[in-house]
Amino acid sequence: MEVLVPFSTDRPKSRLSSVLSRAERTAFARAMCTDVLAAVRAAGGEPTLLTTPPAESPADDLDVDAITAAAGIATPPVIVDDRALSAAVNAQLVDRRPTPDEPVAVVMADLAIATSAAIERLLTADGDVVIAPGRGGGTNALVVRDPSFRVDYHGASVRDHRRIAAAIDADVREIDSHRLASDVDEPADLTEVLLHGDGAAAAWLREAGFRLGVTDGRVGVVRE
Ligand SMILES: Nc1nc2c(ncn2[C@@H]2O[C@H](COP(=O)(O)OP(=O)(O)OP(=O)(O)O)[C@@H](O)[C@H]2O)c(=O)[nH]1
Ligand SMILES: C[C@H](OP(=O)(O)O)C(=O)O
Repeated sequence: MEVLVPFSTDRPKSRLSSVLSRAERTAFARAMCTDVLAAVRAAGGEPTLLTTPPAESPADDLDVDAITAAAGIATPPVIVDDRALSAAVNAQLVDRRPTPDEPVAVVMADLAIATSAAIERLLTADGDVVIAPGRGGGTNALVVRDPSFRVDYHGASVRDHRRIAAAIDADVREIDSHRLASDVDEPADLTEVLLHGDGAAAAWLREAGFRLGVTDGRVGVVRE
């Protein structure tokens, strides 16, 4: 199954700017993307990177060769689209017209603890629309088997996607998965990566000096 992996080079992971510099956010975003591409391939999916145009500074670019070499996979197709996330994904859904025989999946590039087993559960679940909700209301991954379905990301997108699917009478399934629900948006999310990750993103954080720490009985991250 084709799996679109959206990746923005423009202001990567801005919500982590209180703990990571711009260059660090770029590097960490690439490490997470490496893990997602490796997990998608290992789950039998065929990733296509859906990215924004080259960044102003080459240092911020996608660097697809380095990412895929680190993931240990062949370079996937890369689609460049300067539109916002939903418009870029919807353009691909319009082009591909997904059906039960030729579904299209969308898996975000910031699912740093997604395993191949978790992605395989997503790709093999029945349903015209399969949703893996993110913590906090997002939609971390989708499988689309109905040509009329469109995405509407940001905000409580899981609720919007349920509504959009209901409006076209699509059969919706949801995947209850901690690993797919854990996208990395905010500093607190780094805890999950250090607790459960074993790929490039967790290694990058450790190399950058992040460690688990316990304050007032709660686990968080500290930087040495
Ligand atoms: N192609 C494309 N991908 C995007 C765009 N915006 C976000 N993404 C990707 O979509 C996924 C989810 O992004 P978000 O967590 O909403 O935003 P982000 O840009 O990663 O981070 P913030 O700046 O902190 O909001 C990530 O894999 C992003 O790289 C976009 O406009 N185009
Ligand atoms: C793309 C967006 O991601 P979030 O901002 O929830 O991480 C969403 O899932 O709607």
